[in-house]
Amino acid sequence: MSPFDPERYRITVSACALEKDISDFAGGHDAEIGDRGINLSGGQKARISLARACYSSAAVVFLDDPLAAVDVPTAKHLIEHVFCGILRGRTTVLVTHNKMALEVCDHVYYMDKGRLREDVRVNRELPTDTICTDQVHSPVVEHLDDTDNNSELKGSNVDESRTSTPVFRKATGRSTVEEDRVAGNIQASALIAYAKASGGLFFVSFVIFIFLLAQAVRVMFDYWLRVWTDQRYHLRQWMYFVAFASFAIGATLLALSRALLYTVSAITAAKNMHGKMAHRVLRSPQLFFDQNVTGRILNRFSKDQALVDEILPITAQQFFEYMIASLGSLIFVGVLIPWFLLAFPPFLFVFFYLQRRYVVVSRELKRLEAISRSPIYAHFTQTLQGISSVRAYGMQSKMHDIFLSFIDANHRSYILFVHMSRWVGVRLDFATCICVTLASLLVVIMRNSISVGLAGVVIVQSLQLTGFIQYSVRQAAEVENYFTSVERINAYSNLPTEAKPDTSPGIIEKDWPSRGDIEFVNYTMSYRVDLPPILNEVSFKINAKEKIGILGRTGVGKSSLVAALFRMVENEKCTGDIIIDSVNIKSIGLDDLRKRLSIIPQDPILFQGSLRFNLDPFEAYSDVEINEALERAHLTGKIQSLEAGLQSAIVQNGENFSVGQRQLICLARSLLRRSRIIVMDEATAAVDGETDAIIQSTIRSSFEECTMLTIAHRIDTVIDCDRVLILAQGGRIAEFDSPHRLLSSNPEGIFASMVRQTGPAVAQKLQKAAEDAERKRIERKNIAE
Ligand SMILES: Nc1ncnc2c1ncn2[C@@H]1O[C@H](COP(=O)(O)OP(=O)(O)OP(=O)(O)O)[C@@H](O)[C@H]1O
Repeated sequence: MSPFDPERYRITVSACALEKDISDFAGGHDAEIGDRGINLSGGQKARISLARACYSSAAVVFLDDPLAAVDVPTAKHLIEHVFCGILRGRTTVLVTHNKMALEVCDHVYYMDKGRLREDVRVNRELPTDTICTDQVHSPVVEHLDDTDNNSELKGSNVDESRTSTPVFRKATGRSTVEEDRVAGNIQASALIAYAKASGGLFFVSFVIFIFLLAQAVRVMFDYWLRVWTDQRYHLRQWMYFVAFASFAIGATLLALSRALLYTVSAITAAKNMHGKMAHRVLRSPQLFFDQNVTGRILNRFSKDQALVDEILPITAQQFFEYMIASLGSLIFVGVLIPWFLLAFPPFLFVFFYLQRRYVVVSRELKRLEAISRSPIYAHFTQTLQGISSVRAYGMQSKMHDIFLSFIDANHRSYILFVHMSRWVGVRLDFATCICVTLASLLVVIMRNSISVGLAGVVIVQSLQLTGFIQYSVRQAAEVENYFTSVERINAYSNLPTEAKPDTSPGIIEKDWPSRGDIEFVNYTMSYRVDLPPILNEVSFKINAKEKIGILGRTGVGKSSLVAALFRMVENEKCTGDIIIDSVNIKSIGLDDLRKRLSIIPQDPILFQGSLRFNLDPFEAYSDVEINEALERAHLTGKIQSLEAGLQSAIVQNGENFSVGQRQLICLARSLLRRSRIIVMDEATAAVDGETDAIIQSTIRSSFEECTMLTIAHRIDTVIDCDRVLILAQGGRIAEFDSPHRLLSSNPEGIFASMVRQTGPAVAQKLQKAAEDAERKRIERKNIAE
């Protein structure tokens, strides 16, 4: 791999219009972008991927629609500085729906039903509304910052303050936090939580009692055999037999009950702990996922949970059994040869001393081992998710090396843990040997004063007892080690949650929101309390049934506005109110709020399962209704081509469908739900312009009675909206009016300039469309009045 080249990096960042974004990130160039770029906007993700391709020295570059997620001015910047600039001289294959980009291509191929139509020059054969004109090499786009001027490829002067070699700041801009780690003794709270999860303190005490009782009966069984053999109580034979049989049956039944109760309590504990952890994690606020990578969460749900499911109960059971067996053995020996017990306290002391020395270190090593396991899971998951990029950039060996370094880090604590086990094992064995040797010596010394039988019992018991005690001491230490997993699960079971899911009675009607008007009142939002606000004292009102287009430069906060509507981010720096149908959404339970709004997100999410399950997970609609929704989302052709139709399998993340198709499936899902408020976050960004136009008209008619918020980068997607809201840098609303009024009364405004930048032909079409839409709106209003 070639070494880092600061100059090449600077040029790439500038060409991909990332300087402004990076300067806004808390850690600048060192900012953590989070798991799968969770802290980035869609456009930022797209441009960072593009920058990666540009920075690489590959002679051939394949780009899969990098312009879909960016606004018009940014797209123009990328075309000018990336395709006509930094990538000039390299073979570039660009897949795009953006016709502006085609102007700068040497060859244009049109894909139709899986076939490549031969080179079609843009102006001749492509559908008519192409906007690739003389604008591609137009002067600087005014809404981009001054980075537009600094294309080194044009040889222009470079603004030093902006484009100097990036300074990498260490330890700043971290969005993830260190994994929580406790030190010292196992927390009492974890012990109590485990006991409670096992069925409650009373149940646990009862199980322990059964353990003791089973052992007592077992001891009595052994004792009675001896009594019977000696005929100690001068009873009749059948009485000895009945008592013996009772002890045998009692011991068997109690052993069975003990096993059953223990298994039930262990399974209940594992199930309850998992359930509580899953519940808390699922209800955790967005911040938790920003601060914790998926691998870390997976680690608790897999390895820690597996230890609590299987290893801990088995180890604890062995500990209980051996401890109680030691106790029983001690009592047995105490009754037979009381003086033998005198030899034990020093050995017990040695055993426990060694155990305490061992456990202090082994417990911490176990905690370290658990924490160092998380990066392995995280790296593995991320590598699999980005496997195509890893392969495309030939990063397999680098990723493999990183993986091995995480394994090494994990094994450092693991190997020490194994060494510690050997350390304590050798010493315990040694102590046991001394104990047995001393007992045997004692027997030899006292050979004239004790019977042969008793001598045998002393040797056998000393062997057995020391074995039991040694094993129970070791298992006690292991139980404590494994309890670190209980501690970790318990920590996740007590995570802070989002606001409550249900609404108090009487706050909203059953059909809320029945009108669909929305009002933001001085609303300010920050993703974290240590970050600057993304939305700044935003106030605006949307009337019921209005169709609102939301525009703004990539990364300006459009999706954040939607996140606010769904109460996805809430902290002390989120202030102000959002009112829907006269109800402040703060007073509504989150489940109620989110269930009643619909969103077609920027990253269309599909789940593994059938297509039908993805459209109708609660099986609330008939096949006819589903097919109708699919038809309106223009998916019928695709579904008909699938052998299994609605039952066709969708693989993880919906990867067997294109991004555009996934967006359309999400659209069909919303069409089925018929919510009063619908949000479309660049919902059709990945489909071609013609399909988008058809879908938009379908949406307009299907959602006529709904309030719709449409975030889009294509102006033609929102040109017939009732009003467009322009978000500007700093989280402010720059413009908010009907497209026609914005174009006619504010020709120097941002919206008008965005329209202008699409080129004269398209701008004219857009102006006409805005005018037509305005006229129809007035006509509709007049008819209504
Ligand atoms: N979870 C997060 N934590 C911290 N910052 C975030 C988080 N999500 C987004 N941001 C930041 O908030 C800003 C606004 O992001 P948002 O997704 O709202 O932008 P957008 O206008 O929708 O952009 P795009 O058009 O590219 O999708 C961006 O600078 C982004 O880096």
